[in-house]
Amino acid sequence: MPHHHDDRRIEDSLADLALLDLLTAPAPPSPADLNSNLTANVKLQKKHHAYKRRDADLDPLLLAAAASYGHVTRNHYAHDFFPAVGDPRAEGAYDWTKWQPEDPAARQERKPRLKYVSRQAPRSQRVKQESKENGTTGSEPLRCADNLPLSPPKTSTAPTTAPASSASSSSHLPPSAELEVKCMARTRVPTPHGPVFLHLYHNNRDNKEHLAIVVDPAQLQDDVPPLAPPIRSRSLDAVWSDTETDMDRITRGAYVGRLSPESQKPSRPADQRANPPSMDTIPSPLVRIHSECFTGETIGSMRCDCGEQLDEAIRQISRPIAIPSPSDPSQSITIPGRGAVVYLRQEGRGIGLLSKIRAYNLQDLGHDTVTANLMLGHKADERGYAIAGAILRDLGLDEGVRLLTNNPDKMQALEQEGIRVVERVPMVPRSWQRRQHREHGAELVGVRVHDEEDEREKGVTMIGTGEVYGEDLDKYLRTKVLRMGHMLPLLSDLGHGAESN
Ligand SMILES: Nc1nc2c(ncn2[C@@H]2O[C@H](COP(=O)(O)OP(=O)(O)OP(=O)(O)O)[C@@H](O)[C@H]2O)c(=O)[nH]1
Repeated sequence: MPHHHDDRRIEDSLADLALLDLLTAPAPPSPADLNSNLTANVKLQKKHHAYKRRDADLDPLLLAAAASYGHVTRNHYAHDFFPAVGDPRAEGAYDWTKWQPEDPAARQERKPRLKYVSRQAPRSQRVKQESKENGTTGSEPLRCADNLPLSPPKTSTAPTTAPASSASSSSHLPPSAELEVKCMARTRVPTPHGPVFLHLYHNNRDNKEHLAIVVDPAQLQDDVPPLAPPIRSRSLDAVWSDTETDMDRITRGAYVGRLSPESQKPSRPADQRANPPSMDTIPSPLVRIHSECFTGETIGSMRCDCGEQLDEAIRQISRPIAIPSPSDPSQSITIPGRGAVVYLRQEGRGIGLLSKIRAYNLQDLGHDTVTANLMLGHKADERGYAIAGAILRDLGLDEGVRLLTNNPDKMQALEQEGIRVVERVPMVPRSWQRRQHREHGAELVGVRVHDEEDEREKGVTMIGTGEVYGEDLDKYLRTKVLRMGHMLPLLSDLGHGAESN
């Protein structure tokens, strides 16, 4: 190669370096720089002011593209890729932490159908989630026309809206989109544990029908004055319109006492203010915030204990309460149980039934509930409790509740919503209680050992069994404790060997 040609290449690369220097320098090139230092090549560009300063020395998009193989486009940027659904031979195909690179020779032999999947949720879900967080509703909210206006102006006696300080998603809402809940109807439902009042709520945040199962049978005893204030919905008892008739009120459940052809007494908003304050000796109402689980509650799935928990919650809330007699404190009397289950329509910890079913299949490949959610592009738990807080306020249950849960997130979320949690009551799976009792002859602290005979008599879950159990369930429960921080002592920690998987 001729000598003069080599000189030319060196000159070219120096010019390139100078140009690169200028483009990545902290300040844009000055005309003086351009005139004094640059070759004709750069001077030409100066004429057009064609180059802009780059803010980052290393462009993450380019790096992501360079570091990958296979196709990575701008649309793939920000995805957190991991191998590899559809690559059955990859070790730990569904769990990137266990993934081992495959021998390149073996890779040559076959064509994997899909090399990478992203942890990022599909766009439709992200848009929905963002709009939820920003207070703009992805799905059409209930409008006033569909949902009779909350007629009483917002006063301290009708606290159906979130307080200004409420946390999480509601704090992002503009004032006009303040969270509101409204009890649309209530009715008495007899259950194996006693009568409950089922309340159906609408809200302006999502278009789901969240429920409250209120246990307060004292309200049915017209003749006995209650010792504690009845648990009633303020939005239900409010007068909804000037033209509302007594029959309208009765039909939507705004009545007192027990309905019968002979007894129909519509409630009045003022009825609540006449209520006696609760006696000091009466424990705060027992409350559970429960998330919908079709599989556990309706078809008796033993992959989780949701059906059993719902039943156990209603059972515990319905148990009569012993208190010192007001006339003779050395004697005790019993009053009917009081409390509520707020039943939130957040199936599968908020990911929905379709994703939960898909997650179950990933779990059958060996992943736990948390990893399975992440692999599908979801968070481990996508639930929110702002609506639960608003429902509890509407029921007058914000001044002190005993909360039935092992989930620290629920405790924290409710307190952020302004609900005073005076005590946490643990939810110990019935099969664990029984095994612990049989093997150690002792009750877990604070937990009554489940009485099988008693439950069988009542029928409990829809499949007529007293408890759920099995390998799937133990794995599910262990994951809650070990990965989600649930406050539940593992049986293995208590000296039981069977759960050490
Ligand atoms: N994504 C996912 N959700 C599940 C799975 N198993 C149960 N769930 C859902 O988990 C939720 C159960 O939540 P809760 O009953 O409120 O109980 P928790 O948050 O576990 O906490 P506790 O109050 O201690 O019972 C329901 O929505 C179920 O559908 C699973 O394997 N994957």
